[in-house]
Amino acid sequence: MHIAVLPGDGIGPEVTAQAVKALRALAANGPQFEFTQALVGDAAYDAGGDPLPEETARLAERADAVLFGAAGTYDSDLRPAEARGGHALLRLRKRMDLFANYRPVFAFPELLGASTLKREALEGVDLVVLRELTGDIYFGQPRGISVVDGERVGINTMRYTESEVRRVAHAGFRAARLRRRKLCSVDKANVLETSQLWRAVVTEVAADYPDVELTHQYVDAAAMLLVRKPRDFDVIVTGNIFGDILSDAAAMLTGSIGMLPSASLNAEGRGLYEPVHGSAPDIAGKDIANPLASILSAAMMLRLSLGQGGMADRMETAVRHVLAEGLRTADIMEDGATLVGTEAMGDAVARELSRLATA
Ligand SMILES: NC(=O)c1ccc[n+]([C@@H]2O[C@H](COP(=O)([O-])OP(=O)(O)OC[C@H]3O[C@@H](n4cnc5c(N)ncnc54)[C@H](O)[C@@H]3O)[C@@H](O)[C@H]2O)c1
Ligand SMILES: CC(C)[C@H](C(=O)O)[C@@H](O)C(=O)O
Ligand SMILES: [Mg+2]
Repeated sequence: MHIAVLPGDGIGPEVTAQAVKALRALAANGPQFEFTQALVGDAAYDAGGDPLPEETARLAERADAVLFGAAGTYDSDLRPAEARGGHALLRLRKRMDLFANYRPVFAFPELLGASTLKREALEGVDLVVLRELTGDIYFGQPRGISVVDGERVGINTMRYTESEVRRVAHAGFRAARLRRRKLCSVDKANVLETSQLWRAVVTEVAADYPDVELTHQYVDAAAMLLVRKPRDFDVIVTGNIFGDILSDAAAMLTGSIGMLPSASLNAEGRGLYEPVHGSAPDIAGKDIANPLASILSAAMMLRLSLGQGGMADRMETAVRHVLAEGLRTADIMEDGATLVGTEAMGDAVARELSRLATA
């Protein structure tokens, strides 16, 4: 099984190395993985002037799955999109047509005390944000910064086609069928035409899934409800920009953005797996980043792209055992726990995987 490893920038290489370590620990007792690493993001831009070199894109397309770290560091200047690290990720998603981005939000019982929210509200939280990933204001034309009437104007275009909405709606209903059969579609149909179309198409698709309960929420209310009654959600299907924002907010139900994995799939089931967080330049190079989002993304990769559900289960069990032992990176630290760094957390998961294999 050939895995393309694109560590990228900031903490990307630090956390990805721990996921690769965990995969290697698993492979000691099972099928072998072949890893090929390539540059992406600012690292690639600095090396060769393109944040997504053709060689990297081809490797990603050829591999059985892609393990991605993070791309981009603080983009505070007005560099054009083509020169921005984060844009490499958008190009890769578009090129591979990775339209369905699953972001599971699972509150590990071991971590309920690490959240800033009340334990009672979080117990049993288990939802998925399904974010459409190749349309919306991220890709709509026209876009750019130009001078109009003597002042600069920034323009982006929110755009969705019926077929784009339809395919992600089907993915949402199918995901709900495998879970608690509840789908909440999130839009801003009181204001936006893209959302009016979104709501109409999702409602049409619902006719094929009479066994799934469909509800609709406006995105502002959904943000509030995610914090107030997170247990009410099962699968949330939403557009690219709303999903980006809601999933970072939902991350805090788990204790930290450092806990949230993701899978981005195309119609053929090919996938890119990455933590939801970014390159975190503020903590890069300090061995303090939480690698569990990356490790849990590798578990999703095993299950969804590599046909290794058993290995995925073991990886997730190893994470739970390590948390139950009381090991914590700084972002999920709580009283009485043992503070460990990025490397040590990765070592602990790998050690636990070796133990589970021989138990
Ligand atoms: N998928 C990606 O490649 C991706 C995702 C998000 C942001 N980015 C890029 O990353 C850069 C930084 O963005 P940002 O600061 O808004 O978001 P970020 O997710 O990188 O960081 C936000 C905050 O969360 C913390 N954090 C993030 N991951 C963590 C982890 N694993 N462990 C502990 N703490 C963690 C950071 O220290 C920071 O305080 C930007 O260039 C952005 O475009 C890339
Ligand atoms: C880096 C950025 C382009 C990206 C996005 O907005 O999609 C990130 O925030 C994410 O959530 O994957
Ligand atoms: Mg984001």
